[in-house]
Amino acid sequence: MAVFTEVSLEAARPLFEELQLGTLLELKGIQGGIENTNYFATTDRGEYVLTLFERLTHAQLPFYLYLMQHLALRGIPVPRPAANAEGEVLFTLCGKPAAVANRLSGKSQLQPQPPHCAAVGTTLARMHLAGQDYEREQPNLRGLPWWNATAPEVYPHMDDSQRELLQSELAYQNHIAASAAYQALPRGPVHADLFRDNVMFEGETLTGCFDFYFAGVDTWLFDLGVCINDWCIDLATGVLDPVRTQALLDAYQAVRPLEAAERELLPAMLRAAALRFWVSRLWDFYLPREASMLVPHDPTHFERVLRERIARPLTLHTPQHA
Ligand SMILES: Nc1ncnc2c1ncn2[C@@H]1O[C@H](COP(=O)(O)OP(=O)(O)OP(=O)(O)O)[C@@H](O)[C@H]1O
Ligand SMILES: N[C@@H](CCO)C(=O)O
Repeated sequence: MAVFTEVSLEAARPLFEELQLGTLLELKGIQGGIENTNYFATTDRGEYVLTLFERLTHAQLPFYLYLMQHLALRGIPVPRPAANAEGEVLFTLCGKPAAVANRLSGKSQLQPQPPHCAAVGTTLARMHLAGQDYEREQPNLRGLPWWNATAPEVYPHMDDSQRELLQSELAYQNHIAASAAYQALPRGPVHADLFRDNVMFEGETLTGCFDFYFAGVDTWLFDLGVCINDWCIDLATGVLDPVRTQALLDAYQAVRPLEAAERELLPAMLRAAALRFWVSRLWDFYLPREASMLVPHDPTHFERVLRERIARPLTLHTPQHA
């Protein structure tokens, strides 16, 4: 279910008028997602998505919404929040922060093949470059400081071998973060959660990336690690599929070749990306927020992925054009 707040046509109509999107004809609740209330909205002008934010506040949302607008204006396939005459993209509906964006076509590809991974690599690199001149600042709120703060909360729920793994990986990542090579990594606004269920395809054509609500400023390499760890693995074992991995990396590098420091640190960032989701899933699983609507994902998946990345670090092939 993904309609936590019921919205009537009458309540939503003035917003669509203010946004000059035409007369609202239909609202249909979207049965997916666990964070927000989403509706497909049909007007006499087109198809849109109305989102009521159930977790994020008015103060937190501009970074995400204006980032989507910034990327869309630069040709990246992301939903573009509709603006009113004053350029505002964030509104209040039924007492909740709300926004309207264009509806992306296509559907998620949950069993990606090499061409899908290549499309993700291309779009990710284009997104990184397009975000370079985005002016709003917000760190990745699920980055190293959050892992350090959250780990002690989940230690009591873990067995000895899991706790040892988490402790030693955090020590490793703190050591990496302090290194000159890490400090030299290029960075900017990153999606930070571009999993299979956050991308739309029509056949092998990528039609859109959405769910920017974990975006923040971090290294581009971390974002690449997040994508590889989801798009290029065997989900049952966490093992990297070499063909899909190469397809994603080659396509990324055809747009933006990795720098020497990035090539050196990719194995470490694949570990960081696995750690990030292991910690957040442990936290969601063992310390559910009060009245949370969140159905926790399986934390052991990312424990497996992390152990696998440590046991078999990725070795990069020299790209043809390097
Ligand atoms: N702009 C869009 N165009 C087409 N479909 C969309 C769009 N935005 C959201 N959707 C659909 O709505 C569903 C839920 O959206 P989303 O994933 O953002 O939900 P959420 O509850 O905000 O987040 P989460 O994925 O973390 O649960 C998506 O799976 C997708 O099918
Ligand atoms: N992609 C995250 C969920 C938050 O969007 C996960 O798989 O843990």
